[in-house]
Amino acid sequence: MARPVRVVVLGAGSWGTTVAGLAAHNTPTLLWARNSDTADEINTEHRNSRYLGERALPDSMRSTADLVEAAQEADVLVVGVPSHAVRSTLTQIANEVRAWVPVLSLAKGLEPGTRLRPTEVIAECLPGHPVGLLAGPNIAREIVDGLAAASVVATQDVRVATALQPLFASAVFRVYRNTDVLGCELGGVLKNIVAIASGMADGLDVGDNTRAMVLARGLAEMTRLGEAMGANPRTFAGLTGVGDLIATCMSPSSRNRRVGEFIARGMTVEEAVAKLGQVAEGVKTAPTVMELARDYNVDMPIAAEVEAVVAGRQTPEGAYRGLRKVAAGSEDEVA
Ligand SMILES: NC(=O)C1=CN([C@@H]2O[C@H](COP(=O)(O)OP(=O)(O)OC[C@H]3O[C@@H](n4cnc5c(N)ncnc54)[C@H](OP(=O)(O)O)[C@@H]3O)[C@@H](O)[C@H]2O)C=CC1
Ligand SMILES: O=C(CO)COP(=O)(O)O
Repeated sequence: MARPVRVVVLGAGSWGTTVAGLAAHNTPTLLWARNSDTADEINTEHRNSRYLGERALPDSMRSTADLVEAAQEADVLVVGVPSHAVRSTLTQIANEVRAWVPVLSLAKGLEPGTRLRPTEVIAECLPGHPVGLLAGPNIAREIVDGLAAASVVATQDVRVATALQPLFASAVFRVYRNTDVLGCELGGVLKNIVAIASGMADGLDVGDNTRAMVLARGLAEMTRLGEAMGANPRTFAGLTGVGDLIATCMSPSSRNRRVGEFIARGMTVEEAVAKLGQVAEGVKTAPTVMELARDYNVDMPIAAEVEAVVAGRQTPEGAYRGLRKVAAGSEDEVA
C-alpha cells in the first residue's frame, strides 16, 4: 500500500499553524517553527499560544525547529513565512527538498527590493518544482475555530492543483482550484493595502458609505493593475479577489485593517505594527505596489494615499480629503 503524502509547513505563525492543522486532519503533517519553544508547545500541549491563544490543534500534528529535517520530509511543501522571509528560509534548504515536490505559498506580500511575488521567489530558490499558492478569505482564528470558509489552490498545471485540493479540504473548508496564479496571488497582496484604508475609515468614523466606496474603488484598482500585469480580470471577482478584500476590510481580526485603524486613532506606523506583534504585509508592500503602478502606468489613488500615510508623508485625515478630490470617470471602464 502506498504511504500517505507528507505535508510540511514552514512558519508557525497564525496562518502556517492553521494550514498545518487543516492538513493534519487529512494526512501526516509536520510544522517547522523557528522558535523551539513554539515547536515544543505544539508537540506537548497541542496549541500555539503566541499566535492562536488557547485554541486546540490536532493531536496528530507534529512540529520541529529543525528546518533541514522538515525540508527532507516533505512530499508537499507549504511556505507560510511572511514575504520578506521566503528567500532567506528557502535558501537554507535548497538542496534538501526532493525533486518535483510541489511548493505552495501562503504569503500575501511582495519581496522588498526585487518586487517579486512569493511564487516567483520560490521558483528562483527551488527551480524545477511545481509552484502555486493557497489563498482566499481565510482569517486564521476563524478557521481554527471551525467556522466554515473557502480557499483556492492556484497552480499553472491543473493536475497539480487537483492533487493538492483534498489535502487541505474539510467538511467546513472548501478548496477550489484556479490556473491564474498571477491573478490569485495579486488579489491577496493588493487587498491588504485597501484593508489599511478601510481601517483608517473605521478610525476616522467616516461612515459605511465611504468605506463601501473604498472597497469598491479599491477592487477597481486591484483589477486594473492585475490586468495590466497579465492577470485575468475575472479572477478579482472571485475568492482571492473580492472575497479576500471583503474579509480583510471588514474583519475586526485583520492585522492590516487594524494597523489602519491604529494609525487613524493617532499611533505612528511603528507603534501600530509593534502593538500588533504580528505581520501586516500591506505596510511593507504599499511602496512596492506604487512602483508597479508607475511602471504599468496604472492609476491607483487609494493605494497612493495609503502609501503616503505609511511613509509618514500624509495623515489619515489628509488621505481621506485627498480621496474626495479624485475625479469620477466612467464606472464601466475598469481599466
Ligand atoms: N493570519 C492569517 O489570517 C493569514 C495570513 N496570511 C499570510 O500568511 C503569511 C504568514 O502570516 P501569519 O502566519 O499570519 O504571520 P504571523 O505574524 O502570525 O507569523 C509569522 C511567522 O513567520 C515567522 N517569521 C517571521 N520572520 C521570519 C524570518 N525572517 N525567518 C523565518 N521565519 C520568520 C514567525 O516566527 P517567530 O514566531 O519566531 O517570530 C512566525 O512563525 C503572511 O504573508 C500573511 O499575509 C494569509 C492568509 C491568512
Ligand atoms: O489574508 C488574510 C485573510 O484572508 C489575513 O489578513 P491580515 O493579514 O490583515 O490579518
